[in-house]
Amino acid sequence: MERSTYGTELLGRTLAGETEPDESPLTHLAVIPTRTAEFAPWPEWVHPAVRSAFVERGIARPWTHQVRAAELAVAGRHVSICTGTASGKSLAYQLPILTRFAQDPNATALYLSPTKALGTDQLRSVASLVAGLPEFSHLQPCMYDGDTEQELRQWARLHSRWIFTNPDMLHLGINSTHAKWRQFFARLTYIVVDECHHYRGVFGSHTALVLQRTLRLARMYGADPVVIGASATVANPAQALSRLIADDVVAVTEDASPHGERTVALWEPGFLEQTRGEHDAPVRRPAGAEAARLLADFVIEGARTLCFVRSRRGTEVTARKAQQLLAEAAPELADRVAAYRAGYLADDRRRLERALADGELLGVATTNALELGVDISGLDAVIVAGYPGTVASFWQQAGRAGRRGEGSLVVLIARDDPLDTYLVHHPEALLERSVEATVTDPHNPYVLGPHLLCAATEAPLTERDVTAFGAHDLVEELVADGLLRRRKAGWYPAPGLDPHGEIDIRGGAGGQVLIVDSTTARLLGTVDSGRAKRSVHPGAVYLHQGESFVVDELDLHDSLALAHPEEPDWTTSVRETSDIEIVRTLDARNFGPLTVAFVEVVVTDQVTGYLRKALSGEILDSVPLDMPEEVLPTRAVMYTLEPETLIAAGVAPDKFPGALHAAEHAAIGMLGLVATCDRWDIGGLSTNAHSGTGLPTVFVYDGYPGGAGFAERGFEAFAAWIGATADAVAACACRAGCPSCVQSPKCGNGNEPLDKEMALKVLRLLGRLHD
Ligand SMILES: Nc1ncnc2c1ncn2[C@@H]1O[C@H](COP(=O)(O)OP(=O)(O)OP(=O)(O)O)[C@@H](O)[C@H]1O
Repeated sequence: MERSTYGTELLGRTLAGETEPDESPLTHLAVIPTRTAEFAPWPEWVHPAVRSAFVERGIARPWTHQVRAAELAVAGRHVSICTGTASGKSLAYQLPILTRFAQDPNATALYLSPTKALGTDQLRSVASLVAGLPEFSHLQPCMYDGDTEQELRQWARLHSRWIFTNPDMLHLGINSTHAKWRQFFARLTYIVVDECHHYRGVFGSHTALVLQRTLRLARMYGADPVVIGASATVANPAQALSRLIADDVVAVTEDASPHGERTVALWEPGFLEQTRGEHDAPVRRPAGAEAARLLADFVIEGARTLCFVRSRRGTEVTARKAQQLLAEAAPELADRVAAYRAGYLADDRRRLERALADGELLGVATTNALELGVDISGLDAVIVAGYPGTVASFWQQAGRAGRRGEGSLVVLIARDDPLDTYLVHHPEALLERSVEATVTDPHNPYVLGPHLLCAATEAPLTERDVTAFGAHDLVEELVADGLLRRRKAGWYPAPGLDPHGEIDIRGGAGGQVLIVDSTTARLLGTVDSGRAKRSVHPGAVYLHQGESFVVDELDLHDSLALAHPEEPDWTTSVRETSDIEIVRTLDARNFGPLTVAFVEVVVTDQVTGYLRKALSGEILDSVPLDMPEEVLPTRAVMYTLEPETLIAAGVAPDKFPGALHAAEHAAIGMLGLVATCDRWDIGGLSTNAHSGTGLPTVFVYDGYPGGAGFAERGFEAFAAWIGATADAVAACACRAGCPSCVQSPKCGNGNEPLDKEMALKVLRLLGRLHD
């Protein structure tokens, strides 16, 4: 095949003879043209040893954006580099940092990444760059994360000048024991925050506060580090990093690296002929099965392919299915496909990365564990099985395709879900939309409060600290609760306070539940305790490295789920009841019979049982469960409508429940269009007459204590969000509602009642009234 138009040709071959033209799964095709490189000379200040290390790696000259970012950092400015995937962002931060190390043997630096795989990859690249060079013999770059052994931890603290870590460990293993790190803090020159766009929602807010605590400690020890942020896909990169570090930031966004032609295909699987889902809804071929088929096809064509699948379980299933297809069509290729995901041992991951990089593996089904930065170049095609939730993630995944200067193919396969369906039919909403603003709210008191306690135990809070954290009211509350004490010099922790372990940086409320194989006592994995009732309740199916288990017992008190190996041919989905209480209105807009509000709420949930479903989607039975109630104080976007207006719009009172419920589901599925979240981050509730409003009311709330900023975006962008939701429901080809429009995979009421036609009337009415 022609290398520059490789992507389009590969797609053509795959589609050839596959279906009748009018049944083509292809909904849109876009070609992103080639870009040529722009180079700059090596700046004068770059240490000769650093320059020659790069030149020896084959990097004759830097690209212009690399020099620009590096120069800003050297000049002492915090800088946020936002250029495409594989555009050499690493070199942009390595230049100033390595130069500094070569000049000052005592200088130290910190590298922060959201995933282990990326941290290890970057460490390896730095270590190999400086290996054997006398200028860097003191550097000893070192990983410092949860996997680092005790002896190595102490060694790293004393001898390493460049620590590679993650926000979790920075919080728990460095900030909390800062006195032991005194030398390191005192000489801290640079902090790299890689893949900035990843720090969003509650995780982003926690990371912001962890970083601000780190900067406070560094300043306390006399250092003033420069922060360099990097991301291929973040909206408003200066603001995104600035919110993380609470300081001014300059952005570098002109990308001068070259890339080949990239063909992007949007793909919607057809309906399955024999199968019907809940309430007899039509069912599309699952995105995972479609992805497995394409993966096998691409491998047969000799294309090195990465296939992104949303769930860990999905990666296993997709890889297995592709292997089966290859075993029939091209048996010699069957073992050149594998699965890759977080949760594998580090050695296994390394082996898979190497096998993919050197072509021994041709196809890999992966979770987003391979989305971030791991330098796997030389891929011909990327399959994205299910919209990954944000435009930013989509481009991260798409960006993995493309050997330097050569053509590549990206296929997005829509899942049976409103947002996916909408995007493959409205390509402009994906391909021409700028990436989402990262929503973080470091002022959320549920997040900020515990960090203030940590900061106070690290070093008493001064008036200036409290102002910097924007936390005067909260500090008073913590004093009133007896957690902080006011002294002349500032705020001190109450004696015995040990707050670090209480914080879960990843946003889960209250730690992890361990999942154990009861037949062998082997630890299979963990799940956030907040999600345990839904994902590892008795009877739930749990997949681990290709093996399937069924949960027998969930002990919430001891945070333990016991499971046994079993390969059932059904899946489960929970049923639950919910109630919502409005605590206070934060903001509201009135449009006559419609009121849209942003409110503080308390949601009370109870899992009452689960449905067992055959793999075809057919429901087998419903099993009751006895689970404790769960209470979530959070924030919601809410709307109320006058009943008369609904009736005048053609929605009869007996249709209210189905109309509102279906409108709520569709809107939840579409919130990801305006906020960086997916439907698993949010919840919803609709009611004919809510006790707090007395009116037909729909709530969409953040699934995190104190909120995560998603509902607030829904409130701000209400018209765009609801307009797109109405379009998505109207465009769906099904008759009475399906998972692509108004059904929800996480509905606690088994998707009952739902009325698609009436939901559309409600959504259109909202649009008209809001204008
Ligand atoms: N100026 C340059 N000239 C040629 N090749 C370069 C140059 N700078 C970097 N590279 C190469 O480009 C590849 C990608 O670089 P790197 O991994 O730093 O990109 P990145 O922008 O950090 O990627 P990601 O978005 O995946 O994090 C590497 O193999 C690197 O060696």
